[in-house]
Amino acid sequence: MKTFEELWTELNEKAQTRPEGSGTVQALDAGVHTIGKKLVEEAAESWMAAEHEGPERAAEEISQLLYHAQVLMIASGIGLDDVYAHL
Ligand SMILES: N=c1c2ncn([C@@H]3O[C@H](COP(=O)(O)OP(=O)(O)OP(=O)(O)O)[C@@H](O)[C@H]3O)c2ncn1[C@@H]1O[C@H](COP(=O)(O)O)[C@@H](O)[C@H]1O
Repeated sequence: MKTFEELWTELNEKAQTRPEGSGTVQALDAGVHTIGKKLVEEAAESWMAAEHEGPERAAEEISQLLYHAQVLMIASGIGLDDVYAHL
């Protein structure tokens, strides 16, 4: 198990060190358009899971939504504080 902030630290490290086999590096190389499409897909899957599949499946989809949101932030040069400033 990891927290939102721990995942953020891990993904930024991956973006810096670019280890072989990292899906995050692959997504960053694909670019904002591709990452954005994935984010929307995960948002839809989160919605469907919450409405039809129960809280456990919804939590799983929402974790993927948060992952792709973080990847989009990194690809766009947005930091946590930039987002937190709007909460
Ligand atoms: N938490 C996640 C995470 N959540 C979602 N995903 C990606 O999102 C995809 C979810 O896709 P779906 O379930 O919708 O299935 P899919 O559409 O068949 O998947 P794809 O064909 O699109 O890959 C997964 O295949 C992963 O590519 C994640 N990829 C990585 N992480 C974590 O990020 C960290 C870094 O990962 P790497 O960069 O791969 O080392 C690790 O701690 C991972 O656990």
